[in-house]
Amino acid sequence: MGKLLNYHRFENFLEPVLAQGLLEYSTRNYSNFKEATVHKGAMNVINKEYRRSLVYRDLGEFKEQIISQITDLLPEIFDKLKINPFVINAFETEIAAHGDGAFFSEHIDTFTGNEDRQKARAISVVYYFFTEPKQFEGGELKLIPVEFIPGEDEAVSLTPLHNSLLVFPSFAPHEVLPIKCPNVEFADWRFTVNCWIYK
Ligand SMILES: O=C(O)CCC(=O)C(=O)O
Ligand SMILES: [Fe+2]
Repeated sequence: MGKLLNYHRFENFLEPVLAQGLLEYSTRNYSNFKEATVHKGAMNVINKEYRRSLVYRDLGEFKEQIISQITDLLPEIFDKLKINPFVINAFETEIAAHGDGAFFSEHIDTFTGNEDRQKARAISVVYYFFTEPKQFEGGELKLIPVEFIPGEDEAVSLTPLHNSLLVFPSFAPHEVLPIKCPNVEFADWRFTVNCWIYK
């Protein structure tokens, strides 16, 4: 038991036509998606016991738009997370696709190795988008209380909402619960843009 760190969800993040465009862009790029990796020491490795999903690191024309909209929201993000505003060092982005049987076990997003102390992920931003009506079950983002702050908080499981943006501190433990969507097309998977704000 411990304390659940602040998180916040922004709904209707992109103009609907952009959300649709991003879904079409992602679907079109199916063959460019690769097995997601996890950090092991200073290396990135595929570990299907730990994380199962596909990732494509090129957001194409959507990258600039999404980063600019997140930048506009920064004052509100700092405020909702109760984080002292800092100067942004970088944004990192990728598209992730979760199909049947995909998941991501409990982890934190900060690099725990000390390979690059100059750069640190501070805020995790997850933009959810998918075909409606939703064709998958599960895939909730479970946020887990941190044990180093005393408290009696319970974990929360957040159901993905199309066209919403979830923000939380990158050191908050979290996991993606297993997705169920047997026999659905790639276009009907659970898609996200993962964005990390570096300080
Ligand atoms: O897909 C999600 O809801 C979160 C993904 C995540 O935790 C990550 O990519 O580090
Ligand atoms: Fe994560």
